[in-house]
Amino acid sequence: MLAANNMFTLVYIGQQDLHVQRYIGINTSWTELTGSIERLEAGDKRVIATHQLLPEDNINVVVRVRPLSNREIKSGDESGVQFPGNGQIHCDGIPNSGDKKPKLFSYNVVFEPAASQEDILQYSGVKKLIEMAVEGFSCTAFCYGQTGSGKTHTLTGPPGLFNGKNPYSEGHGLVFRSFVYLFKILQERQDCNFVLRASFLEIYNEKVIDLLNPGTSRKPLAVRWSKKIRGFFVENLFTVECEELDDLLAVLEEGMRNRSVGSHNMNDHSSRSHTILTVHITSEQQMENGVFISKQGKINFVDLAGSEMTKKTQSEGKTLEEANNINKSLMVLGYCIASLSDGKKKAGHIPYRDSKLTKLLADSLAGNGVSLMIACISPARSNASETINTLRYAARAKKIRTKPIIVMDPREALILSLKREVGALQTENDHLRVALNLGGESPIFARVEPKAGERRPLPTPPRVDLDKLAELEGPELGQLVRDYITENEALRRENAELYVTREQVMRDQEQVCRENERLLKKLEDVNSVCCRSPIIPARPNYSAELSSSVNGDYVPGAANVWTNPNLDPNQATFTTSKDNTGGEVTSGGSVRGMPEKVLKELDKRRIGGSFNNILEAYKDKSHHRRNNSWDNGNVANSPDQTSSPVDPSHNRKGATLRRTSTVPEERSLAMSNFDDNHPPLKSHSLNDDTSTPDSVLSGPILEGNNLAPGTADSVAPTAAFPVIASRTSSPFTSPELDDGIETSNVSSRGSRPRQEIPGSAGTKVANGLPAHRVFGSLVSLDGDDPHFLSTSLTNKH
Ligand SMILES: Nc1ncnc2c1ncn2[C@@H]1O[C@H](COP(=O)(O)OP(=O)(O)OP(=O)(O)O)[C@@H](O)[C@H]1O
Repeated sequence: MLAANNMFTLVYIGQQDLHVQRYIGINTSWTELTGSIERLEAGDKRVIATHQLLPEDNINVVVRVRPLSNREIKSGDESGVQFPGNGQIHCDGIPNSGDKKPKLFSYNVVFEPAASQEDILQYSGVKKLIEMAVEGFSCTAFCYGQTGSGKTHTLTGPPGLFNGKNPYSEGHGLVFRSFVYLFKILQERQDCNFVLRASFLEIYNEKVIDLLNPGTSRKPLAVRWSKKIRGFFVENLFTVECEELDDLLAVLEEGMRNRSVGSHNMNDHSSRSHTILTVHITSEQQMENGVFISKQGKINFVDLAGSEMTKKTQSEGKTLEEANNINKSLMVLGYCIASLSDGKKKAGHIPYRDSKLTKLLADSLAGNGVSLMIACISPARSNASETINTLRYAARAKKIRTKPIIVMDPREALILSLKREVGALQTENDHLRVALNLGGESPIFARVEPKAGERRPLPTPPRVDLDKLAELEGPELGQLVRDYITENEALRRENAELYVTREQVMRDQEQVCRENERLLKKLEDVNSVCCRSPIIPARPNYSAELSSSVNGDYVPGAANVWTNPNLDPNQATFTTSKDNTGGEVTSGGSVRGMPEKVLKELDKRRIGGSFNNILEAYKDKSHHRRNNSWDNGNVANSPDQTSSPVDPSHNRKGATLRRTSTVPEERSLAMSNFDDNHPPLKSHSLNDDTSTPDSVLSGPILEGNNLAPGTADSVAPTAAFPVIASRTSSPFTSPELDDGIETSNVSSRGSRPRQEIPGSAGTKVANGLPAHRVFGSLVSLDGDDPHFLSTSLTNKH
């Protein structure tokens, strides 16, 4: 048989003993988790309670139905409630009224009249509440119901219990049993230090009376709003520190002795006030990082005075005044519950301030607390109206959701959260610094990131021995908090600055990328012309590039010396030409007046050097033809020359290098890299039958160092340009070579794809330097080249 301890524990009750099993039912449906609690009594099994598991985050509502009282039995009253099971209760209609329709309600647990005081402790969920209070939550268990329905009996036991000699009577209610359970838990928790303090008050005729220190005049205490805790509190309420269970029990006993009790027609020992017994549980635990954390949980036991039909109770005078105040405050509580349970009204005004009771229960009802409502009802038909009202009240309360939080010392919580935040900010800032430093030698990055010595020092709070944190006085603790706040603010500022810097760097990069795109497009246009033209510049005009790149203007008329592209590279003659600036350009040599490094770079990027020549060829083909000197006239006369520049039927394996390198070392370097990864490319030969100008032109353009100045590919790759591997077909590569060539995007912002030799990025080529193949070029990424490239780009802008 199945029983429940709230939502967390299922209990299988055998004939004699209980076997408790933890509920971990993620895969178990709710319907499976309903059942009944039965007990063997006098040879018969009796159902004590039925239950169903409801969502955890709502107020947990259980119903306790007391047995018919002697008075009711004597008057011939009968039970008007039935228990269909699964936490349901069926209530007959109200006799002698228009509402005779029976009602069915569902709750977490319904305790039938046979349930004992211990059953309420075990299965109502109060144990979980106590555990949560120990963990630092604000918890509340409150009993609600009409007068004489058994609220006080459920919470504290039958009248006169505390006058008896047996302190451990069977009749003890939930409070007593909860205290015993609480001390059991505390004894098991060796990792924490606990301090318990208890207070006990009553709200009698809208006045708060301290039940532990009522004084002879029973002077009422003020209920005030605290900004600090953002809640109401009772000013000057007496709290007693309780080191032992007996201290807590003494508080209970003392409060019960002092509370207002009256007598009326329905209850000889009727509570004439609402009482709130609170146990504050302060725990102190050492965390992993050495910091001591103190949490302040509490558990309230609220015994509400019963709603009364004064006609029935025949209250008069003082009792009538009490009844009116009780009903009034219960009505406000009812409004609050109704508003809180209504999703639409919840965001609106909740009338907590309309009664002292709701002010003090505000947190338990809808704040950050965890609550358990025990609705007490009488089974008598004569009480059907009140019973249905109570059940409706409870059904509404069931819909209320709270947001439980652990209450911590605000200063310690602040220190802890600031420490966490400082750590997170420091990590983030370090990360940003590292990210920005990646381009440390680039002028862009150099501009945004101050050098190590220039970094602003951050104010650091003094080191504190965490073990002694608890011993710190208020002002010292305050100072520590201020120090952390200052550091935190400084880190935030630095963080914001770094973000601004990063944004700036990203903008710059974007600009560079856009410019690269533009130049690349231009290069593509030129190359497409070049593909259709038999005119291949054998020797680049560096000065044209130079003048173009320096002044941004193209200077036409430069002397172009052309050679047969099919010429064996070994036979390629070194030619000398005059550049636009009059500098003499010799293959492998230098232009007078140009720095060696620049020339070396230009030499590598021959297509860039020939850029303007090709452009010129595009503009005026005949002009170029006039300036070309072909070694092989047959080639020039090839019929294919004027037809389609790309022959799809051309055997590309046979189609070798489209342009010859005039720098043997470079060529061999390029080839050596290809040889590692691809089928060897055949050297072109003038005697090769398949070699026509067109066939040469339709071959891969990979060998010609076709790097345009200022293209995206000429920028040294940095971590700021994530390389995303992709296989993009390029007009500059033959299919065979595509197989072995990885195409990478230069940046995630949609820049041109860059072709790389497999393994070139981050790997070493023969000369030990990492290499990137860029549009058929090998760009050595040694220490100087990237800087030269990026600098020239930056200077352009
Ligand atoms: N479950 C129960 N088993 C046996 N007796 C009960 C039970 N519940 C209540 N009683 C008895 O019924 C009587 C009324 O109970 P109690 O005083 O607790 O009601 P109450 O709801 O607190 O009323 P009031 O609101 O007037 O204070 C008491 O004598 C109590 O012992």
